[in-house]
Amino acid sequence: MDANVTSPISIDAQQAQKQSAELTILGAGAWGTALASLVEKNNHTVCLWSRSSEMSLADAVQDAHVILSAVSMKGVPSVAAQLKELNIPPETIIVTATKGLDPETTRTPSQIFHDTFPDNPIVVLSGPNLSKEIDRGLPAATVAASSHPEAAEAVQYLFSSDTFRVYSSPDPLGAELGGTLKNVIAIAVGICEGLDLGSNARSALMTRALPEMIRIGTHLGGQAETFVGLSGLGDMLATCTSVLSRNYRVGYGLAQGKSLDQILEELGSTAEGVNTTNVLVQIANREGIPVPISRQVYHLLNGKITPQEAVEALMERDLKAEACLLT
Ligand SMILES: NC(=O)C1=CN([C@@H]2O[C@H](COP(=O)(O)OP(=O)(O)OC[C@H]3O[C@@H](n4cnc5c(N)ncnc54)[C@H](OP(=O)(O)O)[C@@H]3O)[C@@H](O)[C@H]2O)C=CC1
Ligand SMILES: O=C(CO)COP(=O)(O)O
Repeated sequence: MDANVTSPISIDAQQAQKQSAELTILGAGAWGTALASLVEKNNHTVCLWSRSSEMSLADAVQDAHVILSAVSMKGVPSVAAQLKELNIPPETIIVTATKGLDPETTRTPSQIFHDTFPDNPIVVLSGPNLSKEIDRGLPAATVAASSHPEAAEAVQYLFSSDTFRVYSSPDPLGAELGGTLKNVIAIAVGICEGLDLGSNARSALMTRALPEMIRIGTHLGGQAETFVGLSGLGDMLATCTSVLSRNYRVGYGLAQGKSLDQILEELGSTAEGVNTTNVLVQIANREGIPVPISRQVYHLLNGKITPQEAVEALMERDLKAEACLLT
């Protein structure tokens, strides 16, 4: 998507504002563009940049108090590296809105930004926020999470409006992992719906997915309670129940017998759950964490089993007590 075409503000306005941009958003895809509109409606100055912008990255960020990255996961390491060359002041708040895991390092975007900018406050913005609904001005809520409470609050105030309610949280990793791991579950539920397995199956799948998300999320450093909040359960419910979710549509298409390549081509935009599934299973194998649902999605995405075989494998697992959230 071309930032110069899709930006909610004109190129001239962007260029005029670049001297005084409060917020610079990197990535003019569906989410970066929706976030830019939210901030602009709040009468804040926003500069929307993408790698195809005429404006250089240096010009785009030169006066930003807040830099928000909304590029897809595959662009995060290079964007972080390019920013590092620009001597960003340590007081600049860096916000990440990407929901993914780096295949090279298995790290999250906030961990990559923290490694690259150890002195800057890093904030994760994550929640049940399907961009097409935000674009329509429908009410939504989200979470600004940071180990720097003032930075989380600054981002909370920047984005909050009468249609977008932002909660703060002290758990950036938990918020980020909730939004990331639920994409795998959205693929699983899309498969369930594509196979027309019914409401009971969908409910069982989503309910059992939550302890799976909590198990891996807490192992990686998130706090358990964060996964039952907006950025975890909330986002899982939104994406698993909406045809607007690209990850859900990946699963739905697989259940209809389409190839992954065909589905991704038809989508024409990012479905992070595909890469996340591969990285997640790599982490689970390395750390010995049981992830039965994600593992079946992994086998299916990699052409090892059929959707029906994935369902059978889940139903035929050893019987156990339901017990607590983490079993
Ligand atoms: N859409 C949504 O509803 C929501 C999305 N998200 C998350 O936000 C992220 C972006 O999603 P979304 O905007 O929907 O995806 P899109 O496919 O619409 O846009 C992806 C963006 O990432 C940029 N990008 C990709 N690779 C690179 C790279 N190597 N260097 C620089 N920029 C790059 C693209 O730039 P270019 O156009 O130049 O290719 C584009 O701006 C994802 O992690 C997604 O999970 C989070 C909440 C809601
Ligand atoms: O993360 C999202 C909503 O919160 C967007 O979901 P999809 O990437 O599946 O469209």
